[in-house]
Order: sequence, then structure tokens, then C-alpha cells
Amino acid sequence: MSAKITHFDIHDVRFPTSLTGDGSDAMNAACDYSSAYIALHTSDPTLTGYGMTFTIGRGNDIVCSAIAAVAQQLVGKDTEELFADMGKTWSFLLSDSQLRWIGPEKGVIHIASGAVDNALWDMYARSRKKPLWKLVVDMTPEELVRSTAFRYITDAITPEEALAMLKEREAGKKEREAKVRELGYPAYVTSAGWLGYDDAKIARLTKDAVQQGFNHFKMKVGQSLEKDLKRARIIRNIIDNPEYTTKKVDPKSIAGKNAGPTGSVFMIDANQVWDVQQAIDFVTAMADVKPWFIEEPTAPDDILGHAKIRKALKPYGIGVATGEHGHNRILFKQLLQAEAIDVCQIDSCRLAGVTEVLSVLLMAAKFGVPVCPHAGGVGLCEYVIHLSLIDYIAVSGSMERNVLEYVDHLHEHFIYPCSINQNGRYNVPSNEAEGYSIQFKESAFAEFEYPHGTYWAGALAEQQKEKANGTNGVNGVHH
Ligand SMILES: C[C@H](O)[C@@H](O)[C@@H](O)[C@H](O)C(=O)O
Ligand SMILES: [Mg+2]
Repeated sequence: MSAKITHFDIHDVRFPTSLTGDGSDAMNAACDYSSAYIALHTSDPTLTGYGMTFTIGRGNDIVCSAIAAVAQQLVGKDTEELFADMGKTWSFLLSDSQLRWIGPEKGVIHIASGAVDNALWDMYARSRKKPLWKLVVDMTPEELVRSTAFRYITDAITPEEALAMLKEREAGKKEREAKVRELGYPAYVTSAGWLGYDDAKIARLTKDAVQQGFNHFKMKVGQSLEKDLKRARIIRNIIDNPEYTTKKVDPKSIAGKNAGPTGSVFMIDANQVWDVQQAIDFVTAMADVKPWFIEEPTAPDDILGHAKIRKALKPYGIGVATGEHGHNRILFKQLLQAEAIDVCQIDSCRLAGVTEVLSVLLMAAKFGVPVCPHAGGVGLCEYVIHLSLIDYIAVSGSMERNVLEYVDHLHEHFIYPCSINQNGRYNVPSNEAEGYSIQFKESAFAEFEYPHGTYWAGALAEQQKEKANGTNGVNGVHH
């Protein structure tokens, strides 16, 4: 019997990562990794859907209000009717004209729609007792196409073309699923190279990451060329040293062409700090540390700017990656059409959920650009392994050119945390881990819900005391 959506709970959960510099970059010096989170309940007490979107602190409450506005539309709806056509469900969610006006399809309202769409997908997968990735790869090509948002992208890919592409991939799905279960999905590590870490910490974490089996390493840049070069050399000296490095990257891969003597690959990320020419000059000056790509060199909406940077860096063998602030499928369409990127970095909850992610996966596969999802945040690693598995098994059919971002933060707060195998690759979420892996443990709310969780209640009381004593700002509470 089908259930009806009855009500929802929303949680504003913030982790004080700014205190340790976790997640810091040239644009975002002090971020508190945060989750605007929803639990969608149904008339069936055993069926709930969980979803979230990511922010970096203040403003999480605003996103939570927007999530409530979007989710309200689902109350009273029949779950099986929603699941039967997830593309149509997505259009319905995004079509309230008054809410649409405050986008359209961008900013707070869009990421809120992402949290709600993801919660529905989570519920759908749970209702079928499958992990999300398995639900989607087991779909027929027709079902997958029906689950995708095609509005505004049919000049780049039509549903008919998508269907033909997916049908071509059908035959190899079983084999690819078995292969990735055995090997794991390729990963890269960012959390050794946050900008706020000192050189000694960067060196220590890079050595640890090498030991864990990683062979792709990303470092934050964009503050000072001198400091960035110094750090890049610290990292390169470790990852290029055969004493530390045992794992080799496939030399046939795109990244492999930029690999150092031990086969390790190095990437840099500027988080949008430069103008176009500045980006070209800065990255050219870093050419001898051989980055595979520069990520977010400039404003995320500047499609032609990215294309210009890409053209200028090509002779140096350096590519361009972007997407974590890619606010909708139309922006990705244009980045692909303008040949502006080498690597497509979708974000699981800046795009409006799985439905819109499928649109970008299909376009990227058609344009032959590898998808390496963004995961620097809380919950993002939990989400994106599902998306990369869908990409590999059902859509692009390839994982040889891909690496999925990994950051080693806050996984302990999830009921089904992601994990990395001894070869530095993501494990495939098991069949017991139903849904989209984003459900928090109750303890996360008890401690980190803002502002009444035990951590924040204590920190805010402390801040009040300091204010009264005239000693402000020592405890790192930015709220
Ligand atoms: C503020 C965040 O940690 C970002 O620095 C992070 O998402 C980053 O851009 C990344 O690529 O992981
Ligand atoms: Mg980034």
C-alpha cells in the first residue's frame, strides 16, 4: 500500500570546523561546515526520507526556512505517485511561481530544493530496500531518462539521445558493478591541503594520505604565490618520493600525463579568488609544480572566462576544473558547450538534487568530459560516492579518468558513513545501507544543532561571558 507524506522536521546543524582551519581556502578562511537537513515523514512509520544541503555556517537558518517552503508542497502527496516519475516530481517541486521568483533555479531556493529532492530520492531507495546508487543503476534506460530534468538542455542533449546512450551502456552494467565493488572507486584527498593548516601539518597529513594509499592530492592556493609554491614543493617532495609513495596512477589516464616520478598527481584549488588574467598569470607561475588542474580559478558563472583560462593553460599541460558553485544544469551545459572545462565537478546539493545531477551526468558523458564530484564539506562524501557509481555503472561507463574528492572530516556523525579501502579508493556502499547515506545520528543533533545543541549552547554562553568581561573573540564563535 502506498504511503502519503504527512509532515517534516528540519534541523540546522553546524560543526565548529573554523576552530581548526578544516575546510579553509583562499575565499573561505573560517568555515563552520553545516547541514540544512530535512526528514520527510510519511503515513508509514517505517518510511522516512532524509536529505540535506551544505552551507558553511551563518545563513544555514535561512536555507532551513527555504527548505520548509519547498517541502510544504509535498505534504499530502502519495509517495508511489511521486516515485513513478521523478522528473515530473522535480518539475512540480521547482514550479511554484512565487518561490521560483526568488531564484529562478539558483541561490538559496535552489539548494533548498536540492535538500528536498535528495530526501525524496532517499525515501524512494529506502522503499525499495536499496542504496540510492543501486536503485538508479537498476533502472531501465527509460526510467532513468524519465527521472532526469531536461528542461532548457535539449539543445545539448535530447531525451532520445540520452536513451540511446544509456541503452548502449546496458550490456556492460553488471560487469562494471562487479569491478567497482571489488576495486572501489578512485579517490583524491583534499583534507591534507587546507589553507589554514601550517606547513608541518600539511606535510604530516600528506604523508598519512600517501600511507592510506591515495595518489591524487589537492592543495588550496590563491593567497600568496610565494607561500603556495613553498607548500606545493613540500607536498610534491613527499608524493614524488618513492620512499613514501607506493601506489601508481594509471599512466594512460588524463591525470597520469601530469603525474610525477612516482605516479602521484597534484591539483590546486583557488576557490574563485582571481580575475581571469590574474588566474592565468598565477597558475602559469606554478607550472613547474605540474598541477593536473586548477579548480575554480575565477567567478563560477564566468563561462567564457573559464574557456579563456583553459586555452591559455593548455600549452602548460594544466587543465581547468569547476562546478562546486555551478548553480544549475544550464551553467554546466554552457561550460561544456564552450569547451571551458577539463573536469566537471558537480555538487550533490547545490544542483537541485539527484534529478538535476542526472542531467549533468548525461551531458558530461555526451561531451566526453569526466565528472569528479565536489565533496569538500559535511555529508558530501556520503552523497557523492552514490553519484559516481551511477556515473560509472550506468552513464559514462568509465572510471579510469575520474577521481572522487575525499575529505576526512565528520563522517562519524552519519549512520552509514562513507569509507576508503586500503588502496585509497571509496568502498561501494553496501546493500544494507539503504537510501542516500545522509541520515545523521541523533547525537549529531544533540551536540551540534544550532543554537541549542550542547556544543553551541556552551560556546554561545561562553561568548556572552567574554563580552561582559570585555575579552571578545577568543573562543572562535562567529555567530
Ligand atoms: C569551504 C570549503 O571547504 C571549500 O574549500 C571546499 O569545498 C573546496 O573548494 C573543495 O574543493 O573541496
Ligand atoms: Mg573546491
